Amino acid sequence: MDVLIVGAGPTGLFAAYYAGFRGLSMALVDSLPEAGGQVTAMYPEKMIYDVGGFPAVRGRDLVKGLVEQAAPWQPTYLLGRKAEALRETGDGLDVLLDGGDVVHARAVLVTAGIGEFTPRPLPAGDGWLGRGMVHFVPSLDAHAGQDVVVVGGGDSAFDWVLALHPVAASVTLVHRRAKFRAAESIVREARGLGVPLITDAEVAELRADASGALCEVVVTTKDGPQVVPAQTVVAALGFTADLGPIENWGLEIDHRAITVDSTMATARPRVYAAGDVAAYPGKVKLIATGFGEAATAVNNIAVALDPQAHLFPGHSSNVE
Ligand SMILES: Cc1cc2nc3c(=O)[nH]c(=O)nc-3n(C[C@H](O)[C@H](O)[C@H](O)COP(=O)(O)OP(=O)(O)OC[C@H]3O[C@@H](n4cnc5c(N)ncnc54)[C@H](O)[C@@H]3O)c2cc1C
Repeated sequence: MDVLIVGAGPTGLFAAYYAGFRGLSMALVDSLPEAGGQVTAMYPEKMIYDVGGFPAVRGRDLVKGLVEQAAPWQPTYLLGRKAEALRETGDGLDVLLDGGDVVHARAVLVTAGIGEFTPRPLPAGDGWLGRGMVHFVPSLDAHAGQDVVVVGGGDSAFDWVLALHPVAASVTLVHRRAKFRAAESIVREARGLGVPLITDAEVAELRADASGALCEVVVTTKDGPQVVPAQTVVAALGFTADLGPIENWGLEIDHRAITVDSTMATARPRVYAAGDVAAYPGKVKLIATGFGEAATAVNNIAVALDPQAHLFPGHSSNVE
């Protein structure tokens, strides 16, 4: 394989398109089970207003478009896999994944954003992940007609509440404090829809029916325990992000980002970085910036792998 892209956020996804456009084979590895990086993890239902060509685009739709744009080049997705270590070989690099697999590539593009995301756990949900409890809602339709309990008080929790409200039979929000971190406007919108907001409360237990499927949630409140029907619990308690193993890859790290030059090259041969994880003077961490950096990185990788190749890719509008 020509390029291994570490991180399937917006930058990595666009880099996959660009690698294909340059005739390079590619794979993307991401520790999350879904592509889309911060957009998918933190704000899939929010509208984004500063991506060129889209006056307004929902986060989820932007990611869908990026996946579709890369699809003709048939990228290999290694989702739910973490890139642990990097070592040079005679003809490129080996990236070691958790679980022991090794991926060999002629070049590596690190698009790891603010690092690997780990959802903050819901203690009562221990053992329920994938059995009714989720951290993401990749398909709203999957919850049509269900009773859903969303746990959390931030923007993402309320985004899920508002997105699920039209499709679910019921949506209830449980938050352990009286005050919400979420923007006042979305809290007001949820109240306006009559969504029960149970505050000063904790999810104490998830309960299964006779078939073993999640059927209800026990919530402890100041007034005593309350049982809420639920076939799905969305644990939206936020994420921790950590550059983790990448900090030990022998790259130059500056404030939890990787120093690059104007070609997006790092301190190690054939290792490039782009997007939020790439650092240089004047850097602005935005999706639009990541797209431009992905194009710069991949075009420079194309030349690094084939010195006869042109740096300028030609115009995509000239390609059939
Ligand atoms: C609430 C919120 C709202 C935002 N709104 C906007 C906006 O309106 N406009 C805008 O331009 N930007 C916005 N941003 C910023 C924008 O989301 C980021 O700039 C963008 O996501 C960066 O993309 P990226 O692909 O570089 O990194 P990320 O989106 O962070 O993706 C990096 C991916 O790398 C993966 N990864 C990291 N380390 C490893 C590893 N070792 N192994 C495997 N996988 C790994 C992570 O799991 C992640 O999926 C917002 C951010 C937040 C949090």
